[in-house]
Formats: sequence, C-alpha cells, structure tokens
Amino acid sequence: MAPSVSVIHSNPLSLLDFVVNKGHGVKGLSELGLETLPHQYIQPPQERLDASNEESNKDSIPVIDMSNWDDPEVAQAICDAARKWGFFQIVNHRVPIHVLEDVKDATLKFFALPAEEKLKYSKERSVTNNIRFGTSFTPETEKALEWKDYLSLFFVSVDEAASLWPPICRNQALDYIEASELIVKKLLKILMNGLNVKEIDESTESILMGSKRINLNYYPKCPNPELTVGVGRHSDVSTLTVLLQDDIGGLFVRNTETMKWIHVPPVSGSLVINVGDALQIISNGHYKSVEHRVSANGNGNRISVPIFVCPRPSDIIGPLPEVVQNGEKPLYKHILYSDYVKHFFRKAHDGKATIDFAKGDS
Ligand SMILES: COc1cc(/C=C/C(=O)SCCNC(=O)CCNC(=O)[C@H](O)C(C)(C)COP(=O)(O)OP(=O)(O)OC[C@H]2O[C@@H](n3cnc4c(N)ncnc43)[C@H](O)[C@@H]2OP(=O)(O)O)ccc1O
Ligand SMILES: O=C(O)CCC(=O)C(=O)O
Ligand SMILES: [Fe+2]
Repeated sequence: MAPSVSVIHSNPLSLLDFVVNKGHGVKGLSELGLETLPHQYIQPPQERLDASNEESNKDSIPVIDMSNWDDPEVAQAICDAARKWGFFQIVNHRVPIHVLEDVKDATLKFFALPAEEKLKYSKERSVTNNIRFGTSFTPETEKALEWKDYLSLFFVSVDEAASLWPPICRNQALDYIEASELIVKKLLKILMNGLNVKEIDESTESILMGSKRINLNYYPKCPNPELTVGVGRHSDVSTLTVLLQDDIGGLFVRNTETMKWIHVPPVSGSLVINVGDALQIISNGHYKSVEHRVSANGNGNRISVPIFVCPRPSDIIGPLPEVVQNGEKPLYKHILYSDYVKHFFRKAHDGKATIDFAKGDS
C-alpha cells in the first residue's frame, strides 16, 4: 500500500523506501498528488534555475539542416558549433520520424508499468549490470535528489538485448540505435576532418563509437519545480550524445562565455547533438563538452531519450596524435575509458569537474 502524503513528508526512510526500494520512483511520488516538494529534493539556491541566470538575449545553439550533408558549409557549421557551443540541433537527419515517435511511445509505456515490474531492472535485482532502472543519479551520494527516473541500457549485442532488455521497449530502443548509426558516422567523420584526421582506422573508430548506451528518461510533473532540478549540472562522458526530447522543453546549456544558461527549445523532428568528455579529450579541447542541466516542471511529464555514443570500456583514450603532432601541448593524459566512466558514476553531478580526472601530461 502506498504511504500517505503526510508520512512521505515526515519520515525520510518511508520516502526512500517508496521511491528507491519499492521502485515507484519520482513518478510514483508525483502520482500521490503531493502539493509540496519533499525536503530531500530541495536543491541549494545556487543549483536552482531562475530568470536571473538564464540568458535573456536571443543567442541560441544552432539548428543545422543535414539535407545536403556533403556541403562544406554544413561541415563548417557542425565543427564551429562543436567548438563554440558543444551543442547543436539537427533536422533532416535521415532517422525516420516514426522511429523517434515509437521510442517515445515505448518510453511512456515502460514507465507506465507497475513498480514491481520496473523493479526487476533495478541495480539490486537486474540480472546484468548493463541494464539499470533507477531514480535521480546516485541517490547514495547526493545531498539533494534529482526529480528524474531512468532506464539505462548498455548495448552489448542484439542477442543480449533481445533476451534481457524489457520487452515493452527493446525493439523500439534497438531501432533508434540502428537508425541513428548513419548520422552518427557522418557527424564523426565531419568532426574528425575538422581536426585534420582524414583516415578513421579501426582503433580510432572504436574510440569514437565502439560502445553505446541508451537511456530512457522520465521527468514527472513536479510540485515546486523552482526548488529542484530534473538533472543537475553535468557534462556527458560520451564521445557524442544524440538526444531525442519531447515537446515540453527544459534542457539548458551553459554559454561558456557569459556563464548563463541557454534553453534548447524543442524543434519538431530534430535531434539534439552534444559533444561529450571523451571527444573533448580526444580533440585536445578543440571540441567542447559543455555543462548542461534539465529543469523540473510543474505543468506535465517530460521524457527524453539520449544515445550515448562512447569508446569501448577497454579503450585507452587521450589526445589523438594528429591533433598534437604539430607541437600543440596535450591537455589530457591517456586513461582507461572505463576508469573515467566509473569515476563519473560514483559521484553526484558536479558540473565540469569529471574531466579533471583526465587532466595532466600524457
Ligand atoms: C543516470 O543519469 C544520468 C546519466 C548520464 C549519463 C551520461 C553518459 O555519458 S553515459 C555514457 C557512459 N559510457 C558508457 O557506459 C560506456 C562505457 N561503459 C563502461 O565503461 C562500463 O559499462 C561501466 C559503465 C563502467 C560499467 O562497467 P561495470 O564493469 O559494470 O562497472 P561497475 O564497477 O559495476 O560500475 C561502475 C560504477 O558505475 C555505476 N553504474 C554503472 N552503470 C550505471 C548506470 N547506467 N547509471 C548509473 N550508475 C551506473 C555502478 O553502480 C558502479 O558504482 P558503484 O558505486 O556501485 O561501484 C548523465 C546524466 C544523468 O543524470
Ligand atoms: O533530458 C534531457 O534533455 C537531457 C538529459 C541529459 O542531459 C542526460 O541524460 O545526460
Ligand atoms: Fe547529459
């Protein structure tokens, strides 16, 4: 039986038991009809988004039409955006719209499952570490929790996905991964060309796109959205992230010049692309992995579906030889990629601090 709203507010153990242990997530909390936010979700004032730290001018991240993707001007726009903003949106990307709609529907269906069904995929019960249903980011280490539930699926093979991923969303998630492969390859080719890396051999291809993780994110309607966050400030640890968002909005990106936050408005049929830490390291800082965050909202539920395109866990990553061969100082050392990711996952979101792990001489 669900605890009453007053028990949720007065007993911290009861909240954690309901949200984390019983698998109801923040979706379950939201559906209890809370009128005020439980104190565990109240972020310190400096982590909240308000109008004073939002960009008020009309600067916005570029929307790039990929119809003529061999046009040098398109390549230039992509490389410029990756250098300046670390983020851009793409339209006419060749991922069929029905694939995007289907994976959004499947996300809603997964989160609509009963808590006990979703709990089968939790860290404690999942038959594999490659599948994880969870809430917030790292509830064990966070001072304030985040208003988000997620299902995270690390892609190993179609066979593993077919036997272990939740049946209600596995085909749709696999189709989205498969259909986005072409645009991912094209973007990486363009970005490598922009660094003077003309030939992508097998080992570079593994570093650029040797593994993939797909997350299904659910941000339920929130009482007092101004006091909390959907996702706190972080940069992705991927090479590139391909993000599908719905039409609710709430993703904000740091303008690294003004340090203010810029909204990434939903554009119908588009995909948001962002540079992750692995690409910042590989490119020796030429491409920027930029801090971003998601606000909570009081009007409705939001979903998003990022595909994190990554090196393989066993890859050693560091600035590419082509980038530093002309005497440019390497800003990052060589590191085992899985060490980097473990470092990211073991702490609460902390903005751009993760990349310090890779700083130093190679
Ligand atoms: C969820 O909210 C998020 C997520 C994000 C994500 C942004 C990204 O950029 S994700 C892309 C990450 N890259 C990869 O997954 C590719 C490379 N993968 C690996 O190297 C490995 O698969 C591994 C992730 C290191 C896991 O390997 P494994 O051998 O299983 O290692 P463990 O020691 O068991 O786990 C390490 C540590 O990480 C925790 N963890 C594992 N998976 C997840 C997950 N999906 N979500 C959260 N945490 C995870 C695991 O619990 C371990 O910690 P312990 O404390 O338990 O030791 C951005 C923003 C968000 O809000
Ligand atoms: O939901 C979003 O728009 C972005 C989520 C995000 O930044 C992430 O999952 O890494
Ligand atoms: Fe992110």
